[in-house]
Amino acid sequence: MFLRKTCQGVLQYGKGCLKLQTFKHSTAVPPRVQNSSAKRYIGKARLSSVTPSLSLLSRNIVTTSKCAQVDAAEKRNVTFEKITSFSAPYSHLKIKVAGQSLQLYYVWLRDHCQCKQCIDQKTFQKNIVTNDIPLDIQPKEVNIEGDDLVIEWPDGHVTTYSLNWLLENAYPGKPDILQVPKVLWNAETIKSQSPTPVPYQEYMDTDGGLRNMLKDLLTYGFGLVSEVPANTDATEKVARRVAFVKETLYGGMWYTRATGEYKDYKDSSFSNVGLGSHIDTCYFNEPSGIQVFHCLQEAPQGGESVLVDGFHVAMQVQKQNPDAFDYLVRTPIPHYCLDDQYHLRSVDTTFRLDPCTGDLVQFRYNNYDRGIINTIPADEIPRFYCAMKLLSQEVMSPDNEYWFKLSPGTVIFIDNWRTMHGRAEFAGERILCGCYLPRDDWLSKARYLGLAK
Ligand SMILES: C[N+](C)(C)CCCC[C@H](N)C(=O)O
Ligand SMILES: O=C(O)CCC(=O)C(=O)O
Repeated sequence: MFLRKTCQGVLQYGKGCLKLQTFKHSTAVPPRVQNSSAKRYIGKARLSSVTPSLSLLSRNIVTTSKCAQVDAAEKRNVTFEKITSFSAPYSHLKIKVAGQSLQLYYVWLRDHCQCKQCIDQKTFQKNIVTNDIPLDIQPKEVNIEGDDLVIEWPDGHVTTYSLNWLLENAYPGKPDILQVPKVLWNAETIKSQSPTPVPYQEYMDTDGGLRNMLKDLLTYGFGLVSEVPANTDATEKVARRVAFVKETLYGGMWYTRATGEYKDYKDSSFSNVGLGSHIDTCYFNEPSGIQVFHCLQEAPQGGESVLVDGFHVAMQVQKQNPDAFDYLVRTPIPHYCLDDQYHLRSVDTTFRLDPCTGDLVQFRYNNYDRGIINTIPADEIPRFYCAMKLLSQEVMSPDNEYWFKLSPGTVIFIDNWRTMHGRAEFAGERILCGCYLPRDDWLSKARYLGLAK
């Protein structure tokens, strides 16, 4: 049971407006005693004795004389409420800023002091040892000063939190915030709204150019750079502008072609057959973040490329059959790759959701590289094939396929956690060069350029 509202005051949010002083525990309940009794009562419905808590009900609210001087323009209502819980050794205060209620636990507040002692100013790493903070830590004093919440801790350490910082950080469910909303697409919509190729020089020489390409990548799941010299070096430079090249069994920079030394990889991509839409490297525990392609030499016949928005497909599946979608969110599927001296394997779900927000963050689909379905109970087999059929129908539907021809000069970046790619069969020589980029690093670049937080 929580004994709440030990004190409550309504503050006008303005400079030095109102000062709330925390109550010092009465002699009846020293904090340690309170802590240990709290521990004893965890799991019980209520406290056996309310006597100690009654003495804690008396709190002082100290208003400063500046309260009357609140500038009308600065007025934002801040409701301030201090709560002490006796059923667990955690206490918190409640604050209402700009219409939003924040429940701020003291242990969290102490742990999140951003001052230059608590956060190393060179490395931005935490200096504070969280384990040193008593779970029942209580501030000596709490004030709202202008746009800041100022807390003095028992050891004299003072923390100043800006209310904006608290608004941004002190509530749960914050995902990796993309400043750029995703636009999901199908064959029809991608024609009217699609990435704008960024010219090579602008892309190489300006942050704005790089930013525009990354913005398209975040929005549509692919981005383009045009006017790139049709060679591997220029392609690598273009790729490295985003992130370092990920070395895999295929090397760093690679070629996809049906002839020559490269055909030795034991994979259908190193041939001239058509390839249905798929996500690459599903057999890695962390599939490659981006696939970069630059067609250095077009096939005399065929070899067109296709893209399918995996997130759009996911939404279609969810709309048609929410159970099938949920099943694919929680059903582990193996993928593998066998090559000379290689046996790669990973088991993971088709759709992966953000653990905070439940938003879709990753799609895996590669029927070529799928392993033996021995990861689910026998009686789920019909369900699995049913869900897979629904999904595959969407993946293969012409309504979702965006066909185009890659030609020398245009580099395409494909978000391999979202967008599937494939190609038509071709005849004659065709040379595709490219590489993989790691997801952490391309998202890091996007954050650095202000596209995500
Ligand atoms: C791109 N590159 C030609 C180097 C490799 C292609 C790998 C193809 C494989 N089946 C997969 O989907 O992962
Ligand atoms: O050749 C192409 O256009 C695509 C090849 C492919 O799908 C791959 O390398 O994964």
